Amino acid sequence: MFRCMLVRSSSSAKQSLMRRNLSSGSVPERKVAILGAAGGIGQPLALLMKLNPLVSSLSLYDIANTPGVAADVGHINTRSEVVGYMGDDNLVKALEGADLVIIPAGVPRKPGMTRDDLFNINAGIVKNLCSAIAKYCPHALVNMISNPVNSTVPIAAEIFKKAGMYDEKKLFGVTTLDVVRAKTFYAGKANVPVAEVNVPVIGGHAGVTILPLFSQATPQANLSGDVLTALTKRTQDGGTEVVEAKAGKGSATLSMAYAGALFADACLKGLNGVPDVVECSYVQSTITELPFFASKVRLGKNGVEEVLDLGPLSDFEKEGLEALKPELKSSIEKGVKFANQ
Ligand SMILES: NC(=O)C1=CN([C@@H]2O[C@H](COP(=O)(O)OP(=O)(O)OC[C@H]3O[C@@H](n4cnc5c(N)ncnc54)[C@H](O)[C@@H]3O)[C@@H](O)[C@H]2O)C=CC1
Ligand SMILES: O=C([O-])CC(=O)C(=O)O
Repeated sequence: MFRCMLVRSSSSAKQSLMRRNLSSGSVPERKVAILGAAGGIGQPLALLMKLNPLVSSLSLYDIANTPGVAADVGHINTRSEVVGYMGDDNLVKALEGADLVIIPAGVPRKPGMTRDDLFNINAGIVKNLCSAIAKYCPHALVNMISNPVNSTVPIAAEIFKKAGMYDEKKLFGVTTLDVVRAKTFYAGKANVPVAEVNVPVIGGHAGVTILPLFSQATPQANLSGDVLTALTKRTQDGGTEVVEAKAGKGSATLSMAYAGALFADACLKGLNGVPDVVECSYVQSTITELPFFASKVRLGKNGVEEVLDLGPLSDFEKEGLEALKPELKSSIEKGVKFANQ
């Protein structure tokens, strides 16, 4: 049994309201909840969200160790009030009033495992957390990080449908790390400043289902077919590269926290009405025959405003697109089946 644990970074609600009003001007109040906040991703993600001026309330939930993380992050002199919650009984408080829920809860890979090998443990964790979201903050945007994303997003959708509150515009699989990697690897080969690089990544978030579209990369560089093939493979295997380098001590956490913070920031900007916020994400989609697919998405006040077309693909990318469909389809079906059994 977990004891109720709650750590507040301020002594009184009145003081914190005054501080927020003073520091934030007319920026809307936004509560962001991180579920799995004491983990390898959760902690640096909590730090990065504490640095985000769009956040007024940061709610950190985990089954263990959240009081320490909340006390630590809460001392940082930025806008948001930080509260740490631990244990099932406190999930309601962690979620109530949330505008955005980020989920990095669950086990990471070890060398030799695929993301799908995490399904047996993580599917149940995601199912329980999404049932709570359906009850306590049904209008929140949900950013799903827990793997296997190709299945956990369909699980979340099914749980939300059963609860009668599913809004496909509000559910996102976070694939930003694939984009971050594609940009980094491409900039290295194209010898262009990485800050100027853009590369869409489509499909899903596991192995060959990750398909970077280097033919649409900007700035364009005249890279050979062999180099593009190698860049594609490195992007697809980026997660495994980190898992192997960490040699049993987990998977990507720091780069994922960065990517998760970027995507959350884009979601908050969309909610706040900033125009033309476009990021790649794994969402409910009709742009292929698959019900969930990652592509460029325009974010708005209600979440997904528009799922953008794939645009022109090279022959190599067209082949990659066809090749990824069977695996992605079966991962989606596995998630749907699990949620409905
Ligand atoms: N979408 C993506 O691009 C990426 C996804 N991931 C995935 O993110 C997940 C988390 O990875 P790490 O942070 O490295 O793992 P971790 O093991 O360091 O942290 C996971 C945290 O989740 C917590 N947790 C477990 N059950 C929970 C529950 N029911 N409610 C709340 N919290 C719970 C644990 O106590 C732990 O603190 C993994 O599934 C991993 O595969 C990792 C990297 C990239
Ligand atoms: O590879 C893993 O298991 C974690 C992950 O999703 C990534 O780093 O892209």
